[in-house]
Parts: sequence; structure tokens; C-alpha cells
Amino acid sequence: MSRHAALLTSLAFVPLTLGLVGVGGDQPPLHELVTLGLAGLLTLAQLMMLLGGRSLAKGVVSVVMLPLLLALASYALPEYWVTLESWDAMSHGLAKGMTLEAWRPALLTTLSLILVAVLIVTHSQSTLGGPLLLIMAVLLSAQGLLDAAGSGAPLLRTAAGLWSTLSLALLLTGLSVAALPGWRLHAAPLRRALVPSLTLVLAVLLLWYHQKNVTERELHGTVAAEARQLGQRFTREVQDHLTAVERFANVWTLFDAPPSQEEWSRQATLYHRDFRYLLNIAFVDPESRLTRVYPPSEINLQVLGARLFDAQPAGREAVSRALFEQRIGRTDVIMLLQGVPGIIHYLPILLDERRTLGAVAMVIGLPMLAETLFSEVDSQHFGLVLSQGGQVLASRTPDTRLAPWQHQAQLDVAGTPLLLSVQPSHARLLQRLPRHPVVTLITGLTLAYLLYLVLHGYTRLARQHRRVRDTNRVLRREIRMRSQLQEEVEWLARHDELTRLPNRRLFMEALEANAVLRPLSVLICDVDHFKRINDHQGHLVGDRYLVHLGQIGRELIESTGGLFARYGGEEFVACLPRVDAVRALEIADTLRRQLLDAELQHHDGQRLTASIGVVTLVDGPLDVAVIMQAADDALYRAKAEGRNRVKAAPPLVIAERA
Ligand SMILES: Nc1nc2c(ncn2[C@@H]2O[C@H](COP(=O)(O)OP(=O)(O)OP(=O)(O)O)[C@@H](O)[C@H]2O)c(=O)[nH]1
Repeated sequence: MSRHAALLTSLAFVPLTLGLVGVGGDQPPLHELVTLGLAGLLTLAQLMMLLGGRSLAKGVVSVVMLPLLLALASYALPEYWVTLESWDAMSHGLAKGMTLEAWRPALLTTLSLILVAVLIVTHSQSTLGGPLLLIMAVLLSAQGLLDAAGSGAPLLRTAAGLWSTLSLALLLTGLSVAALPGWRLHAAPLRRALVPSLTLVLAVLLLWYHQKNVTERELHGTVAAEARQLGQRFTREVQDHLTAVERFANVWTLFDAPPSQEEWSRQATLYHRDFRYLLNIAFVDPESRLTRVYPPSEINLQVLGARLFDAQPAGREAVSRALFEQRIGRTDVIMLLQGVPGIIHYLPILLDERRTLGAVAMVIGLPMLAETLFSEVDSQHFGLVLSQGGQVLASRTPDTRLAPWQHQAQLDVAGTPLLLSVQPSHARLLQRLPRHPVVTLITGLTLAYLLYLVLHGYTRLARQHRRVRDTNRVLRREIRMRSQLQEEVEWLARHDELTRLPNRRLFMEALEANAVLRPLSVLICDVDHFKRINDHQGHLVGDRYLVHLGQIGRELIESTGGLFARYGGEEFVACLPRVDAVRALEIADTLRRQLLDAELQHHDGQRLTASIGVVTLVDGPLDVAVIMQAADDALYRAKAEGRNRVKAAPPLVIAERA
């Protein structure tokens, strides 16, 4: 399996090489080369891992992680923490003139490469989240490609190029082939952990995609609104200026003679100072001759004295309107006498209802107008185009990369419609682009990973716990069996198995236990001619008779507070503490009679009988041998005297030993 994995992994070098040499297009941009380089190093690290060079592989992965983590931080950290300019400045440290955008791998590719790096150093172990990391890497690469194919020109680069993605896909295939046998071993806990965490991953991807689109749309709207506001503000400004110049024209109605150059300059200077885009403010006499200009600059003085009807046919209609129709006349964008394009406003100076003193010409120079307009916008970060009907009148292009968005603003320059196109720089838009979609993505994926680890760990622990519990159950059963056996062995050591009565040993212990109690009586009971039972009716009947006798004896003796035991063979004994000789004799006789009444018969119909010897220790220390011998003697006498009787030994007083 690892040979197949190594083969598949090495195949990743094919697209890597094709990408690096730029097959199928121009030389790839730097960020694509960086991505290919990082993917190549990771491929190398994975091959080293497969061939046993683990520490070397880990070293390579650490090297790769550094730029990847920096790139990820640049995507996620807010602008007010680290500005894009700071990132660019750091990039300048690597190579002169290099910006962050130039080398930074695409967002989703960066994440995929980080996941691949983790997969390599953790050997894709399922306990460390291998399967989830792998599927996340695949989903991120696929999502990146979909994103790149879908929305045309996204602001934030999310996907790497074709070759990088292909090599990443082959590397991921190699990784999964290498890890598959290990994963199969843990299929059950793996499935339980994988399903919920994968669901979370998918939800996070959807949320990220939605947030990304919303933030980009919002930013687009904001910039478009700013461009519109700029246009409106400028239009208003020009309108205000026009109104001011109308007032200026009205001033001259108070005079009944054309203004002197001195008067003209004095009055016009105030207006011209405020309206920087005015090329000049001129006085046109009723003959359409320019007789006064302000400011008296060289190009303005050159046109002094020119008769507009002749010199400027494009503006003839506008000037006639002011001079002869006593209405404001305005030109379209025309070529001015000063040699630059511009717009002229003619404002009549009325003497009475039919006569005019002349007209005020308010000459707007287009280059100056564009300059004034453009000066209101940051020249570093905006491309600007001033146009009319598709014809570019003025433009300014900064030397930074411009964003794919262009915003239009309509301008009304004193009645002349112009179009201002504003195109912000890519960097400026990225500065303003909110980071929360990326933060959502990173946080969500991390949470999904943690969820996997928790669920996987929990499932494994639960399984181990179950195993331990089963083993415990078996052990407990074993212990129970052994202790039952032990109890049985202990019971057997002190009891007779056939009659279930205490045996000789327990009887002796009972005697010892009652050693100080006086009087202490002992009976010994022997079945008469028991051998015949065995011989004629078989051992089983003999056994049954013994059991029966045991029951009779036990009930009787235990009711008197004594202990009835099987002494051996067909012999039974009783220990009767605090029972004197008379009472002992009574008890023994009761036992004899009860046996007789039990109607246990010999083969010939005779009843089963027993002979009993009784002894009572009245005083002195307990001497078991002496007592038993005395009881045995009494029994012997009972047998000798014809059986089925009770015989008592004389009351026993054992002398204290010196
Ligand atoms: N069925 C059975 N027989 C037993 C058991 N223990 C001892 N015996 C028999 O008990 C008989 C005892 O016989 P003996 O000691 O000769 O005494 P007896 O026949 O009872 O005659 P006396 O005691 O002299 O009246 C023997 O045949 C033993 O085999 C037992 O547990 N079961």
C-alpha cells in the first residue's frame, strides 16, 4: 500500500513541474509560483515520511508552515491590528517592491496546504483527525475552484491555479492511500466522529461563503455610494459657484459703462480664488469681443481682444444668447481659445429690458476641473476617468493594481453632464474588507476538528470501557464461583455430605467451645445391625435410613440447645451443654423411641433400632478422650445388654491436673 501511496504522491511532481515552467499560459505570477513551491515541498516531505526519513520530513514541513501561517494571519487579523501596509512592508523585506498580494497563496489553498502539512506530520492518524483533515482539505480545494469559476473577479483570491490544485489533489490521494489501512481498523469510532464533524464543516463553508459574498457586496455598495456622493458634492459646488458668478454679473448692472481692467480684476479676484477650476472670468462686450480677463495670465492675455463670433464658432450660440436674448448661455465641452478643452458660461449684464452692457464669461478649463475633482480623491488608491458620451476627457491612473470594480458618478458641471468613473485600488479595498468571514471559516474548521477529536476519543474510551466492564463481569462471576466452592469446601470440612449434619470435627469444636459449661452431657448413638440393611436392602436404603435418623436426631437435639453430629459410619453423637445426667438420659431415650417410631424396617419387618451411650461431665476440666471413652463404654453396654436401649455412664468428675 505504501508503494502505491509513494507512486501517487510522486505523480504530484508532474503538474508541479508543468506549473513552474508555465505550460499552457504565460509565466505564472509569483503567488502561484509560491503555492507550487510550497505544494512541492509538502510532496517531498510526504515521500520522506513514506520512505522513513521522518525527522527530515518534519523539518521540511516546519519550513513550509512558516509562510503558510503568516499568510493565514494576514487573512484573519483585523486591519486595526496589523495593517495591510505593515504586511506589505514585511514583504518588502523579502524582496524590494514585493507586496503581500504578490506572494500570498490564495485563502482556501493556504488552509488546504496547512491541513496537508498537519496530515503529513501526524501520519494521517485517525485518532488525530486524519480523515476529517483530509476531507476538509479536499472540500476547501474544491470550494476554491468553484469560487474561482463562479463569480468572475472576486476581491479576495480564494483558489490557486490549475497546476497547484492538480498537484494538491494528487498529494491528497497519496496521503489517503497511505492512511486507508489504518483507518479501516477504526471504522466504527471513525464514522461516529466523522459524520457530525463533517456536517459542521459543511455548515461552516456555507456560512463563510454567504458572509464573504455579503461583505463584498456591502463594500461594493459603500464604495459606489462614496463615488455618487463625490459626484453630487462636486455638482453642488459647481452650482454654488455658478450662482455666485450670477451675483458677480449682477454687480455690473449697476454700472452703465463697461468695467475697467482694474475694476474687473478687483471684483473677479475673489471668485477666481475660490473656484480653482475657472480658467478665467472675462468680460465680453456686445460685439462679442473679449475686453477684460482675469487672471491676466499669459495665455489669458493672448485671447484679449478676440471677437468670439469669429474666433470661437462652437460657442457662438451661447454667447449670442447672453448678448442678444438676455439669457444665460452655455457651451458644451469645446476647444477653448487657450488651447485646452473647457466649458463656457455666458451671463448677461443687463442695462435695461432690451439692452445689455455685455456678458460675463465664466470659463471652466477641463484639465483644471479634472485636477480639482481628482484632488478630492486619494491619488494613491483610486483610478479616475472623466468622460462625456464615451469620450475620455481626463483620467488618472495610480501605479497600484486596481480592483475589478468600477463605480460611476454622474456630474452636472453647470448644466453639462459628465461621467466620473472611480476605480479603487485592490489594496485599498482589501484594507476595508471585513475579516469576520475568514475568522468564521478558521474558527469553524477548528471547532469541527476539536469536535472530531472529542467524539473519536469518547467513542474509543466508551469501547475500552465496555471491554473492561465485560472483563470485570467475567472476573466477578469467576470470583463468585470460587468463593462458592470455597464455602462448600469449608462446609464439607465440618459437615457430613450425606446427612448434612455437622461431622466429627465440628462436634469436637462444639465440645471445646462449651468446655467450661457444667454439666456437659454427650450421647453416642449407634444403629443396631445396620450392616444387614446394606446387605439385604442395599446401600441406598441404608443411606436413606441414615439421613432419616439424622433428621430426627437434629430436630430433637437442637431443640434442647445441643449439637447433633455424625461421628462416622452409622454412629451419631450429641453434645448437650448445661444438660445434667437425668435430662440427658431422657433425651437419649426420646431419640431411641423416635427412631423406633420412624418405622424404618429391616428386610424381615423388624424395626430399626439404635443403642445409645450417655455420659455427663459434672465437674472438672474437659478431657474429650475421657468423655468419649466413657460414652463409648456406655454404648458398648447398651449393645451388650441386647441393643435398642440407652445406657448411662456414671456421672463423670475429672480431676484437675496438677
Ligand atoms: N449404606 C451405608 N452404610 C454404611 C455407611 N457407613 C457405614 N456403613 C455400614 O454400616 C455397617 C456397620 O456395621 P457394623 O459395624 O458391623 O455394625 P452393625 O451391623 O450395625 O452391627 P452392630 O453395630 O453390632 O449392631 C457396615 O456394613 C458399613 O458398611 C454409609 O454411609 N452408608
